[in-house]
Amino acid sequence: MSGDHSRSLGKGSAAPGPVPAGLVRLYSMRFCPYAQRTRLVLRAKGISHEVININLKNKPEWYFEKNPAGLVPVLETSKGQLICESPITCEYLDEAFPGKKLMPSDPYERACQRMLLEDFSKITSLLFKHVLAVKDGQDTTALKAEIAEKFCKLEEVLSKRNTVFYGGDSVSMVDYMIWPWFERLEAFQLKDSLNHAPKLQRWVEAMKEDPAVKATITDPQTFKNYLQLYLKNSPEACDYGL
Ligand SMILES: N[C@@H](CCC(=O)N[C@@H](CSCC(=O)c1ccc([N+](=O)[O-])cc1)C(=O)NCC(=O)O)C(=O)O
Repeated sequence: MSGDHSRSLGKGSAAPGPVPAGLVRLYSMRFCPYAQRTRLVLRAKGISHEVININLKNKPEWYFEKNPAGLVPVLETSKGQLICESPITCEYLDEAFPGKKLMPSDPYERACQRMLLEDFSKITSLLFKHVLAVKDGQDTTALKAEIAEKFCKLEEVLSKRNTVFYGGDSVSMVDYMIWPWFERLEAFQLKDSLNHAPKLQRWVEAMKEDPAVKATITDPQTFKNYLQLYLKNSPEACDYGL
């Protein structure tokens, strides 16, 4: 029943038992960009884990004991510890598990990653606003211009650093934190907004070569089909394609 591509648990399902020793459990949803952050870090660090997908349009009663806000992602450890909020789950994994550190060791570099992520959270709301505007058949010209301008700011960060990735010449935490939204640009009908950001385009191509990105990528058509169901509040959305 567990796995990245397992069917989601909904209302009336039995609560899963304790997390087996040696594993960490992720409560997720196959198409959630926030949960994808955690899945990217689990993969990148090679952490033994299980995934339980939650039907976000028909949530199990027991899920509110894992997270009173009812959101994914949530991590659960074999000690029964619960961790929510995607950047916090990712930093927890980076600190609690051995292997490649995804956060830089230099305090200023860590601060830079967190500042970029804070800025990026304003972009994610614009992207969702665009999704809703397209659904409602509104004119999105101004919103598109605003998004393209934000991407130009992200382009400048790469220009100033003169590196392929946001933390240097290899993938680090902040790249994984922002990637899920770039993967969805085509499904969001926003691919053109990268037209004036060649370094950001190069970053997208470089990210597509990363093994953790390859392992968690969803093709645009599948995501579009999911999104249509999600926007209709369909209880089938989370299990689309299974
Ligand atoms: N700060 C939190 C936010 C987590 C969050 O909001 N999760 C959504 C799941 S994501 C919903 C989703 O599938 C979606 C689809 C499309 C787009 N988009 O078009 O941009 C964005 C998200 C959720 O659980 N939601 C459950 C609920 O709201 O009850 C964190 O960082 O962990």
